[in-house]
Amino acid sequence: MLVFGLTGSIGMGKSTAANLFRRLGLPVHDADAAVHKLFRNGGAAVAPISRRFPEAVRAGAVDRETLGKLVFGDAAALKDLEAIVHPLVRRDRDRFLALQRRNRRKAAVLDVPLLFETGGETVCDYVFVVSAPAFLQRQRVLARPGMTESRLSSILQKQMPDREKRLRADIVLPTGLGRAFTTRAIKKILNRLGVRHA
Ligand SMILES: CC(C)(COP(=O)(O)OP(=O)(O)OC[C@H]1O[C@@H](n2cnc3c(N)ncnc32)[C@H](O)[C@@H]1O)[C@@H](O)C(=O)NCCC(=O)NCCS
Ligand SMILES: Nc1ncnc2c1ncn2[C@@H]1O[C@H](COP(=O)(O)OP(=O)(O)OP(=O)(O)O)[C@@H](O)[C@H]1O
Repeated sequence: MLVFGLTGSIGMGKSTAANLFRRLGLPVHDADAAVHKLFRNGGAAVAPISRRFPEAVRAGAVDRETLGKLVFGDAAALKDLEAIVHPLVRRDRDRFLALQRRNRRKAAVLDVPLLFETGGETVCDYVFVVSAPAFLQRQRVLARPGMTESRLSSILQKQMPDREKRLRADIVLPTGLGRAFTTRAIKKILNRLGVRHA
């Protein structure tokens, strides 16, 4: 089975590309959704987080806003949080991959915002990086409710630059030329790799 990694900076079109892969019939694992599940009532991250960050757990679930305030701006605290969350996300991902292998899938997609930062590319055969010109990225992100110039620049400062992601990519997926173009680019690669799709 081929494992595809899918990543990209904020607003570059990662979620859109993940949906295009889904529409083509490929199974997609969403790392962000996995974290949300881990933080919910009964989620596997709740107990270890309540030990390290007691004030961030309320009514049996992790309060993301409180946790964010505790870890963003405190490198040691963020490291502690990652040491709790990342192994649990990897476990969820590995279960997903095992299931797809059992189902004799030819390919599966891992949608991971921090793919390079967490070393996730090592389990991927090919890494796709979604990318668009910086002005489009800005336009897209600033159109979101509650987003400001200063929030955007602080997020961009924390992320690996788009240029570096593109340098590490096996395949750069353009998302600035319309959805139809991105779909065509994905289909072309899948066809070359012999992965049948819808
Ligand atoms: C601290 C948390 C609870 C804040 O949640 P919240 O919903 O308020 O913000 P959100 O998750 O949307 O993140 C806000 C911004 O910070 C960035 N960010 C999130 N985690 C990290 C991290 N570990 N390192 C660098 N940037 C990060 C995101 O990419 C995003 O741009 C959450 O981000 C978290 O649990 N992070 C640690 C786990 C992690 O590494 N997740 C990334 C996917 S595996
Ligand atoms: N392939 C594409 N073609 C045309 N427009 C696109 C494409 N991908 C994304 N967009 C536009 O960019 C916006 C942001 O895309 P999306 O939500 O997929 O980004 P993202 O990378 O998942 O963002 P984040 O990392 O912030 O969650 C979308 O609302 C859409 O309007």
